Order: sequence, then C-alpha cells, then structure tokens
Amino acid sequence: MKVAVLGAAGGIGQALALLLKTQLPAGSQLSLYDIAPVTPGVAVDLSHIPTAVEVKGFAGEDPTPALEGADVVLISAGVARKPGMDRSDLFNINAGIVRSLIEKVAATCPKALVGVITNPVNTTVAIAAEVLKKAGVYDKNRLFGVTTLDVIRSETFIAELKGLNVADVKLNVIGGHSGVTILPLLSQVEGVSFTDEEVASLTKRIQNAGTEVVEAKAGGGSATLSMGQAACRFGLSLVRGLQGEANVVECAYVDGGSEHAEFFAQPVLLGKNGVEKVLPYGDVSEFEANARDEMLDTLKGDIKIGVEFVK
Ligand SMILES: NC(=O)C1=CN([C@@H]2O[C@H](COP(=O)(O)OP(=O)(O)OC[C@H]3O[C@@H](n4cnc5c(N)ncnc54)[C@H](O)[C@@H]3O)[C@@H](O)[C@H]2O)C=CC1
Ligand SMILES: O=C([O-])CC(=O)C(=O)O
Repeated sequence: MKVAVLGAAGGIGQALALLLKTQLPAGSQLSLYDIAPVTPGVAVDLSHIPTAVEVKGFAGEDPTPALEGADVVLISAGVARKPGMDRSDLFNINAGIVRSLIEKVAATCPKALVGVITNPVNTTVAIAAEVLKKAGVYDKNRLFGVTTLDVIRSETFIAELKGLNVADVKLNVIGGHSGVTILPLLSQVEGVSFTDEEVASLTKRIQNAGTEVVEAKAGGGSATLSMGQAACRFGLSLVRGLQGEANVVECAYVDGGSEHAEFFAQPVLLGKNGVEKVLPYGDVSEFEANARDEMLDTLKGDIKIGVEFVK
C-alpha cells in the first residue's frame, strides 16, 4: 500500500506523516511531497522511527515522483487561515494549488483514492472533480473531501458536555466543511438527550471550532494536530477498505448522488474501489432538517465557484 501526502512539510502534513509512519500496515510505503526544500529531511527524520513503513521525501515543483504507484493521495498543500479570515478567503491561492496537484494525480495515479484536506473544501473538491473530468479519469467513488475533523470534534465536545466515554460517542456530521454547512446530527447520539439550548450552542461550537483554533493560535495558523489525527483516521480507513476489510464507514464530502447538492458529506461504506456504497444519514430532528435546508444555498454556491474556476 502506498500513501502519498502532498503538503507534507506543513503543519498538518508533518503531523499526518508521523501518525501514518507509526500506524500504516507493515510493508506500506509513505511518500511525502511539498514544495518546501525541507521535505526530504522530514522523510529522513521519520525514517529513524522503527516501524515497517518505508518513507521517501520529495521537494521541488513536480509531485510526479511522489505520486507514482500511489494507492491513496492525501492533499493538505496550500495556505491556512489567519484571524479575521473565512475559509473562502483561501480560495485565491489554494484553488490553483489543488488544480495543478490534481492534474498530476490524473496523469500519474488516476486510480488512486484522493482525500482533499485543503480549504475551502466545499470548493476545492469540486475543482478536483472538474480537473479529473477534463482529464477523462473522473471516478466519483475515488474522490473525498476530508470532513473527519468535524466528526472527531463533535465526538469530543459531546463527551465533554455529557461526561461520556468519548469512545462511545458516534454520530454523523453532514453537509460540507465550513460554517453553517457543517451539521452534526446530535439527535442521533445514543444514550443522551440535549435541551434545545444545548443543541443550538453545541451545533454552533462545532461549526465554529476551526475559528476557535485560528483565534487561539493568534496568527500562527489553523488546526494542524487535531487535523493530522483526523486525516490519519480517514486515510487509514481508506487503506482498510482497499485491503478488503468489511464495515469500514466514514463520513466524507462526496459526489454521492445526494438529493441535496452535487457534493454532500454523509456516511459512506469504504471498499476496494473507494466508496462501495453511499449510506443514508438517518432520521433527523426538526432543528436539523431546517439547518440542512438552510445551508444548501451556501453549499451549492461554494460548489459552483469550484466548477466555474476550472471551466
Ligand atoms: N479539511 C479540514 O478539515 C482542514 C483543512 N485545513 C486546511 O489544510 C491546509 C493546510 O493547512 P496547514 O498544514 O496548517 O498549512 P501549512 O502552511 O502549515 O502547510 C501547507 C504546506 O503546503 C505546502 N504547499 C504550498 N503550495 C504547495 C504546492 N503547490 N505543492 C505542494 N505543497 C505546497 C507549503 O509549503 C506548506 O508546507 C489549509 O488550506 C487549511 O485551511 C486545515 C484544517 C482542517
Ligand atoms: O478553520 C480552518 O481554517 C481550518 C479548518 O478547516 C478547521 O479547523 O476546521
């Protein structure tokens, strides 16, 4: 199994690479690429950790050597937010970065499963899809916007609020990955009940959790360590699916035939071809149904910007 991380010298990339070095199945290859010249050194550093995962690092303008033979590609290349910015403010720089990296993926490893972390995810995934379509290699089952951070934040905040063992908290987070498009389905958490006030405040906290980190880091960037963990969880789930493990389910932002939007985050069953099956996200409360319906104009607008960028 070969996993490539693009943006590997960054805050997310280095955390993710460390977790993958220690958690990928024995015999895997980890391929690190970033424009930053430090990247081969990051790989040398990681290579001293005694696990049966081979690490190689590549820097420079061309990601091709890092992508050759990749089964999974995780992309966190790009710029991160500073206080006062919205995720959509990253579009001007990150749209072009994602477009050129996906062009290389299309040319080098078109069958790879691709997880896009780079913001604004609602839009960068649409860009990736259009680039893959242009190259004639688009397979909707192989492209994912990584929304796992919304899921792990929800699990953490719910467990904290309700005094639960976080390992027991499971829920779907649907929609997209910014502001009101992030919708945790709190009504589905088993064994707890929330007051209307708790639902409103917890939903808002989860939607604004990225900003919570951006403000706390005071100009030093956005979430990197929790995102490294989230991307590792998602990347390992992709690998487990590819290896034929049964019942591997994650929420992700996919082109899954949703009635709501062209791309929509919801649970998917992962397998040897990426998405084996798009799963229903289940019953929702009245609050959640309203929040879902109200987000759709924003989400569709974000998607349209991505499609138009490539066309
Ligand atoms: N999907 C999600 O839930 C989350 C997404 N993000 C996003 O992830 C992205 C990365 O965040 P950080 O790692 O904190 O940023 P960072 O600035 O620490 O790292 C970004 C890395 O990308 C590299 N890079 C820039 N252009 C490149 C190119 N053309 N090819 C290869 N590498 C390139 C830079 O050299 C840098 O090492 C941001 O867009 C951020 O908004 C952040 C947190 C959560
Ligand atoms: O908020 C940001 O800019 C980074 C991000 O996507 C998150 O932490 O959820």
